[in-house]
Amino acid sequence: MSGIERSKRLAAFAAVDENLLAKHRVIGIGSGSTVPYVVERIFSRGEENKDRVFIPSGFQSKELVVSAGMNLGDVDQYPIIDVTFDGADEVDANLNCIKGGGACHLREKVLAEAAKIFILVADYRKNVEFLGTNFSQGVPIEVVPFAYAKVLQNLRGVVGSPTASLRMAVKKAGPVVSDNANFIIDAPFDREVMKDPYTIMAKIKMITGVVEVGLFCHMAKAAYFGNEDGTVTIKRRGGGVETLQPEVATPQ
Ligand SMILES: O=C(CO)[C@H](O)[C@H](O)COP(=O)(O)O
Repeated sequence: MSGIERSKRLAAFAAVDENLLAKHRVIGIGSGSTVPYVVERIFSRGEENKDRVFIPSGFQSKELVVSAGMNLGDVDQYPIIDVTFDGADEVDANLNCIKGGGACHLREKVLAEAAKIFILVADYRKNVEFLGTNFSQGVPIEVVPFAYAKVLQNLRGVVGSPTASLRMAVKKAGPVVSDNANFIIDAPFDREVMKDPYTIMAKIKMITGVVEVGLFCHMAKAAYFGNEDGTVTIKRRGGGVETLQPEVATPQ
């Protein structure tokens, strides 16, 4: 297992250990490459899971839940979630984050908003002071296909992202299509703009045709970052930061 994978796994294990309580029944599962470790740790709770239902944020996390043999549910059955675990593309000092690198941020935000507790898990590269530091491809924006060209024009001309672009698929001709059959625009903004993510999020959200913006502001209770040295840094709502040496067996 590579150092990065080890860091992701450390973060996920520590986050589950601290935040998944025996009384929790409805669990939101986000998307990305860190979330499988969340599911791995939850799965290890065994019998405790038989009274739980897991709400996935998309195709990938649904497959994770199904292949672990855990109970699958949907947010329309369970609009109140006890705790949601999810990855992030970057998390700032105030626990605001960029999400949507995997084009899942609409459903992820629904699961985050439905949750009493929203927890982020990531490797050390995602732990930044200001958003956009390492994740420079821009803010992911899910848009209705009919409106994409107009939204691009609004972003480039009015909102201040001259290089905003439609995300293109890699092993398919044409654009990335989300689990909701929408397109994704990536919109980079200046560093100063990204220092106030709530303001730019609200501006983008007002554009007609935008379905959801991959900026999650004031939502997370805590973010767990696995570090290269085997420790986990925890940033908590309110500004607390601590580093712990987890007692979980560190995978090699
Ligand atoms: O927002 C997401 C998908 O839309 C992911 O949570 C985000 O991209 C982080 O993924 P990873 O854990 O692979 O770094």
